[in-house]
Amino acid sequence: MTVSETCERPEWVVEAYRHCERVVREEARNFGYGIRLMPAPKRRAMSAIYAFARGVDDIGDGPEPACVRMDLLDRARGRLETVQEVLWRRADSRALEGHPVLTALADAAGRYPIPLDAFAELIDGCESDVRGAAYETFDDLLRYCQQVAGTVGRLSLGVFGYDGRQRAEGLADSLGVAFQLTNILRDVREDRLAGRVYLPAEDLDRFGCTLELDETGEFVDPASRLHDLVAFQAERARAWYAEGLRLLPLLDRRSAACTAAMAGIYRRLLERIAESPALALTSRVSLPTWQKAVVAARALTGVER
Ligand SMILES: CC(C)=CCC/C(C)=C/CC/C(C)=C/COP(=O)(O)OP(=O)(O)O
Repeated sequence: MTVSETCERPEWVVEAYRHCERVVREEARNFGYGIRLMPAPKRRAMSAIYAFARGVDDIGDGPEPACVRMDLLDRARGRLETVQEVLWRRADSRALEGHPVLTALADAAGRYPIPLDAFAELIDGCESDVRGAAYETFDDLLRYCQQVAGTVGRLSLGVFGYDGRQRAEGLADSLGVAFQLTNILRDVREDRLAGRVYLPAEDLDRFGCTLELDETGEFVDPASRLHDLVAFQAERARAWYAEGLRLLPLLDRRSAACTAAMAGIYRRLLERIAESPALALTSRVSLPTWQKAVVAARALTGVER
C-alpha cells in the first residue's frame, strides 16, 4: 500500500480492510486466487464483500441450534441496514465502531456502486438453509443458488465496473449459479452428514437415489446410480459456466482476470468431480495449490478464458 493510499483513509478503516484481507487469506482457499489479482483498492473492496458474505454463510452453516442461527442472521440483516444508514448519512459512522467488516464494507460501498441490498437476499438464502429447505425441482434449486451465489456475483460486479448493465448482471448471476452447483456437488456427502440435501428431489427420483447414509456414513444407493446423478448435474453446471463466462468481455482486464481465475479453479474442480464421482462421494475434492496458482497466472496473462 502506498503512503498516499494510507493517508486517504483513517487508520481504523485501513485496519478494517486488513482484517478483511486476512479473512480472504485464511478462508478463501479458491476464490482468494481471483481476488488477489485485482488492483489494491478493488482488492480491498472485494475482500470486504467476501468477509461479510463469509460471516453470513458461516452463521447459516454453524453448529448452533436453528433458533440461535436465525437470530444471528437477523442481527446480520440489522448490521447491513446500519451500513446503509451510515452511507445515506442517516446514522453516524460511529455506529460501525468495533465492526471491522462493516467498517470496510461501508467504505467500499462509498467508493464503488456495490448493490448492498443483494446481501439481504443472501441472508434470505441462508435463512432457508437454517429452516432446512428441500428442493423439489431444479428451478427451486436455481432460485436458492441465485440467492446465495448469484448475489455475490452481482455484488462483485459493483466493484469490477462493466459495460451493459442488465446483461452483465444476468451473466454474473449465472456464474454464481455455476459456482454454487459445483459447490453442492463437491459437498454432497458433507452436507448430507449435516442433514442437508440440495440436489432436487425430481433428480434423485429420476436416478433412483435417496442419499440415505448407512451407520458408517456411506451412501446406501448403488454407486452407479449416484455416479450417473453426479454426471447429470455436472453437465448442467457446465452449461451455467458457458453462459456466465460470457461476462468476461464486458469487464476490464483485471476484473476479467479475477473472474477467469475464480471460474478456472472452480471449473477444474467440477471436472475432477465429474472424472471421479466415487472420490467426490467419499471425500472433499480439492485442487493442489500449484494448480490454482497456475490457473491464476494464466488468468492474469489472459490465457484463461
Ligand atoms: C462475477 C463473479 C465474480 C461471480 C462469482 C460470485 C461468487 C464468488 C460466488 C461464490 C459462490 C460460492 C460457491 C461460495 C462458496 O464459497 P467458499 O469460500 O465456501 O468456497 P470454498 O469452500 O470452495 O473455499
